[in-house]
Amino acid sequence: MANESTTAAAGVSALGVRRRFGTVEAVRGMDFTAPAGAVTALIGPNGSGKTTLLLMLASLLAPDAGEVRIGGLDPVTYPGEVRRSVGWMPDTLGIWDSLTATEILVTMGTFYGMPRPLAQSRAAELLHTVHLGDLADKPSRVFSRGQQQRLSLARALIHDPAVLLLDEPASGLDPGSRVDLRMLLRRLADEGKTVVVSSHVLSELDEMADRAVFVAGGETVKAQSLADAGEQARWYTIRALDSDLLLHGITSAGTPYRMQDAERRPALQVRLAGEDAAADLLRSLVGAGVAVTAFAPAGGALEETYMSLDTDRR
Ligand SMILES: Nc1ncnc2c1ncn2[C@@H]1O[C@H](COP(=O)(O)OP(=O)(O)OP(=O)(O)O)[C@@H](O)[C@H]1O
Repeated sequence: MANESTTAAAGVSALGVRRRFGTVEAVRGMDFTAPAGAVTALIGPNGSGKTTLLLMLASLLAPDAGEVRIGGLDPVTYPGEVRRSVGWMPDTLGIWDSLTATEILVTMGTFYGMPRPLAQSRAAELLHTVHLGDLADKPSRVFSRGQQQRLSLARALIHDPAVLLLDEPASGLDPGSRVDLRMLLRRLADEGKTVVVSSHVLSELDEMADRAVFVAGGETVKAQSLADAGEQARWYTIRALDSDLLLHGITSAGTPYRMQDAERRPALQVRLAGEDAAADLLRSLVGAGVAVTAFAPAGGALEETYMSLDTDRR
């Protein structure tokens, strides 16, 4: 991950942004930073203001108050430059369902000022990247939901933007396509691009993101690096061939525990301060002759943070 202080100007930021729709204050004083060279996850419950924030970062929606900077530029003062530097992937493909995949990408490329031959070669390259080469000449209305998502991703990338904003990019994707998406976003971040991803699938973000910003009720509630999230205290699930022996081993180690609810196979959960504590406990259980069959964090690091924030659903 790139150094945040040197890359902040190249990334995106929002300071104290607000946006109201009638009586609903969708975003109320949000602060958000996504440095270049990293994947930043935007996490929050339904209705917490993620899409509204992303639309403001994409300069498709003006904030009522506060400031947005894209690569150091104010979208209000430099709308053209900012639009050209941002790739936006909404959660639905939306428009142009009678055009073919290639036509959509080439049209979009020319909107961004790309010469047609360049847009055509870039379109072919991107359709190959998102595994839609075989459907290049089919109208997008025949595409499945997952295929539309992949086309939407290609569309966001057509002009090789420095900043990529993706709203729920993995929804509708099959497991193989999710892995492809993760690897692609990782590569783009490693090339120095700013990548912001909103998603509810926290396990996926655990694998893909360098840092996470948690929002609730239109406000930022926490920002955390994945390294810090991995270090925090969390629940581990433990199983053994002999559950009584496991319970004895846990109580003799003095570790607080809980029984996992109504499971097909009995398991204990223990709360441990970090990976060192986990390694110590596993060593002591095995040393005491407990035949441990499973020993792993009960949930992902981001899920642990999310649940601890006790955010409201609206
Ligand atoms: N165009 C609009 N008109 C009226 N209310 C809106 C509009 N857009 C968003 N809202 C409201 O603003 C709040 C935030 O919506 P937003 O779509 O930003 O949330 P979100 O975090 O992206 O939610 P989800 O996880 O469900 O996609 C919600 O209460 C929503 O109903």
